[in-house]
Amino acid sequence: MDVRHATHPDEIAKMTDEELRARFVISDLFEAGRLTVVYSHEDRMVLGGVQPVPGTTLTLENYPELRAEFFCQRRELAVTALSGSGTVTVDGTEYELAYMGALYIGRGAREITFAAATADTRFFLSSAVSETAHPTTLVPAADALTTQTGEQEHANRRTVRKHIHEDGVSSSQLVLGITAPETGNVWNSMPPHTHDRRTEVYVYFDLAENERVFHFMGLPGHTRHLVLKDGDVVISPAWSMHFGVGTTNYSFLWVMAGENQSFADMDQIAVPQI
Ligand SMILES: O=C(O)C(=O)C[C@H](O)C(=O)CO
Repeated sequence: MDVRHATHPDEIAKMTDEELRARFVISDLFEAGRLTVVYSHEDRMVLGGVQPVPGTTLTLENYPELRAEFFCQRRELAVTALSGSGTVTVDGTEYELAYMGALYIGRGAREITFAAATADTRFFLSSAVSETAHPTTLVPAADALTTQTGEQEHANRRTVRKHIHEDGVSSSQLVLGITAPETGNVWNSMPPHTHDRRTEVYVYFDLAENERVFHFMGLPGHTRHLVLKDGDVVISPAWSMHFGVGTTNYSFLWVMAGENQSFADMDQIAVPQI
């Protein structure tokens, strides 16, 4: 299991571009026939990619770094379909997971397997430490809490879908959703914000091969940028701004863990302060 250590904000000004990517970007999470996970010390999130080959299954293993009897012994897990569709089986119960849907799996689940219905199926895994066993619950895309935000004149009109959140599916720490700028809109999370109480992870997807997202991180007045492609994951420590602009529109999954689960708990940063 690849382990990413936590970062002090002073460190990023001195990092080379390669060091910045090695610390914050996960670029190789999706590979046909593989389940790959990364452990981040930022709020102890585990992030993973699963790309089963149709007709086969992949199983979530226990990893020695967790010092647990099984993966979800002390953890909750969200599985989200970024493309395609398939089946997630949790202790013998099958859940059909389709594009942009999420499955919340509570602490205590022992056997978790993945199967794809189509060759393009990619499931993203996000996990946080959990003190309580919340019920395993499927949230199809149509059941997510959906709102529109942004303005065309700022090229940031976008649909925000919340799958796991304070007023919906209950969890210990995870808050998760998917945001998609509309056609002709390219900015996300504008104006930017921080939330020193939660780490946030973005996964960019629905991005054609020759398109890119320029993702910004850092403290106000000290931004760095990362050029990301389809399927790339970026970890934002709690102190970091996290916003991006695409060469076209795209979708991104966002998932948070930390001190609270309040989506509205954000410290807004005015554009001139960036
Ligand atoms: O485009 C947006 O705005 C978002 O989707 C914001 C993210 O959900 C976020 O950063 C929440 O803290």
